[in-house]
Amino acid sequence: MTTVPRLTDAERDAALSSLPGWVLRADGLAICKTFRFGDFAEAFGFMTRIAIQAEKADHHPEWFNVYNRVEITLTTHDAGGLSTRDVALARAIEQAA
Ligand SMILES: C[C@H](O)[C@H](O)[C@H]1CNC2=NC(N)=NC(=O)C2=N1
Repeated sequence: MTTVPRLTDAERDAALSSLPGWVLRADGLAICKTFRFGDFAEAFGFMTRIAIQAEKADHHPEWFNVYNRVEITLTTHDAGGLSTRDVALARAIEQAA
């Protein structure tokens, strides 16, 4: 059941143009960005700040962490692609970085 509408291509492109470093995944269904920090503690602190906001919003990132690197993918499972929830979370992540 789809409870969240997917972004149109125009909405997606407009959102991406205002999110530096975020790129569309090859299948067009997600946006991605890799963040690098000074060490693991900084990377994990960043992830912790995001986790609190993600839980409050009930919208969660897919991510992969090695030492100081955090690779993040955002997509809306309930929509089968990108929604305004991914854009909102990407903006919150930028604030947390
Ligand atoms: C039941 C719960 O509200 C849903 O599964 C939420 C949880 N977090 C989620 N996170 C993401 N990224 N996409 C979703 O569709 C989603 N759905």
